[in-house]
Amino acid sequence: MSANEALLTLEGWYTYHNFRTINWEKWRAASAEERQAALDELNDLIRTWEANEAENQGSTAFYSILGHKADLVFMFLRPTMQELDEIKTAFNKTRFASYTEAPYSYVSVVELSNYVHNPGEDPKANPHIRERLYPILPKWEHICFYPMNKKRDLQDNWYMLSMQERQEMMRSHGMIGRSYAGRVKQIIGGSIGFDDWEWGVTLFANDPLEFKHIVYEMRFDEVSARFGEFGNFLVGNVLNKETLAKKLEV
Ligand code: VOV
Repeated sequence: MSANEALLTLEGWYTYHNFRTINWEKWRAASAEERQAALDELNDLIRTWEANEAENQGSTAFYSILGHKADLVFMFLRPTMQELDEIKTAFNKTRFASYTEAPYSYVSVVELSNYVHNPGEDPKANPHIRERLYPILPKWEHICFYPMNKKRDLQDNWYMLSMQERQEMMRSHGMIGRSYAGRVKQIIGGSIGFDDWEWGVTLFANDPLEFKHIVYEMRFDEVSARFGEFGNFLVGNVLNKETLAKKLEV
């Protein structure tokens, strides 16, 4: 092992995953007019998110979450933390928010770890890199989110490895990832200093089995097998204004 060399990271848009559970008892008890007013207000907010995305000033997607951990996730990418804070506050002020609880959230910034950069090139001038730092969320059928760390045990401490060792492992990771091109889209949010884990991993796929396959395959790869530590996994199905309204019918 050699002295550690901190890696140059590239950062793009800030990221906020707002997970919500719906208080169905309260929602059902509300009058039809109140529910409609709550939905209209939520749709107004969704239209502002759509306008933001159309102007390429950020991106938003929302999904219905399976299991008991949440019912919905609203995922936002924005240029600044101020905008994420405004979005959070605007959402919390809506009538709809008062029928929900927030069991979980995650804050990070889209990150490229630049293990595979071209020396001499300004990475932010490269359109392929810009596309990955400022991505438009694909709205594929399914989302999978989980936070993760790289281990810091005495025997297996990622941060004590040499740059070359880390580079080799990340190359192998990237090769596996690339074999899922067009089937899995990943957004890696760096969250050191922002949230409780080091990264938030968001995956999109049209077939949910792709999540099971890629995560399983990566478990055999050294960087995940030796160093990966994982938090809760959340999985969901895409929503739009119409399917969200349908989900909220009582
Ligand atoms: C479509 C799948 C896919 C692809 C193509 C892909 C490629 C790449 C490349 C080329 C690179 C390195 C350079 C960069 O671009 O940052 C990374 C980086 C990273 N990845 Fe990845 N990854 C994928 C997918 C993918 C998955 C499924 C996971 C979760 C791991 C698992 O076991 O569950 C993951 C994690 C990460 C992380 C935490 C980092 C940052 C590590 C660090 O130490 O800095 N990733 N990843």
